[in-house]
Amino acid sequence: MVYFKFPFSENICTTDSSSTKKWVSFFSFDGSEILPFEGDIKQISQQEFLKNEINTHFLSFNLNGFEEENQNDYQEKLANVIGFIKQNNLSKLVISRRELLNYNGLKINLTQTFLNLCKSYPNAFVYFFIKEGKCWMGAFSEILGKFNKKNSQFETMSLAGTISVNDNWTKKEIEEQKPVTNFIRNVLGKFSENMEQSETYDHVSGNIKHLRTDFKAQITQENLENIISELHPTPAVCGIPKDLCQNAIEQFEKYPRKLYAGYIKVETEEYIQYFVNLRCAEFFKNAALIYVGGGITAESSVEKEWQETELKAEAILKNVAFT
Ligand SMILES: C=C(O[C@@H]1C=C(C(=O)O)C=C[C@H]1O)C(=O)O
Repeated sequence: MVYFKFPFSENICTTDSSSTKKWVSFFSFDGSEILPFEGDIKQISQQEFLKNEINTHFLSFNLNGFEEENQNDYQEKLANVIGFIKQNNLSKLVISRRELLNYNGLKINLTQTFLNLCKSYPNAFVYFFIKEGKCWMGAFSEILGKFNKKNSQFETMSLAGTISVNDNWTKKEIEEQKPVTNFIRNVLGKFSENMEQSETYDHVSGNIKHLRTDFKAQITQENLENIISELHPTPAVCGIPKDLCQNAIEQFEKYPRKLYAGYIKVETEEYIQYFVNLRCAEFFKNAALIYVGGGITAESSVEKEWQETELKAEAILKNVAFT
């Protein structure tokens, strides 16, 4: 089963298994896995959603033998990443880690956690699913693409650079967001002759903010899937050149990202939308893994990058409801 909420909406949606059409699918970061949910999208009331509490005791698998990277390990790794960035003259490389949430014998009320995320992030796409023993939940507002079926307008955004809501932007974040914007402009330019680009502005997400530039372009529907596969993974979650950066990510991270930094495709009557799967966690019977990362540049401070991942993990952690 899958539950989700669209940005700026309060309605909880699910899929109705009476149809075999697949309107909701999760794509892994490396493209090797697609998790489709069959059925038409339907709205359900909060009462109906809350009727059956779903908690982590219902899950099939325990997390065993997981060794969490501590601050020192992570910072050491990032120092090597910065060396690699300089050596290869990269504008940025996005590196992540997995933060462990041990339940210490308690259980998590997943239904309530989902509702807390919906309330904390009104502008986010929030989802929660259990399928084939896998359980993931996430809440973020980055769009890889939004296609309007009626007028063939395609929208996307360049979102990067992270600081606490009360801090001021520095050169590091401003420089870090530019390659994302340039990359998106180049890809869209191949498919559209009338593209609009907005000013760059602040995008607030709970306790942190990012730099954001919006794009709008007229495209043809036949090109939609090509555009998405050229865009994904954008330098907001990977780096450029794509292949070199994807390889470097595999070498440095040493674990598969699975659905983290992948995307979720949701098709409705009017739109086909693709949401970037960030600020997300994978839940097990005894513990959860929160996936968090950030764009590393030659100017990065390893300590600040660690703090950034702590802030991002906090976005999920403070919404977790134990029972
Ligand atoms: C990689 C993540 O977030 C992405 C990276 C950002 C950054 O490097 O500043 C900001 C927003 C997201 O596009 C994450 O949340 O794990």
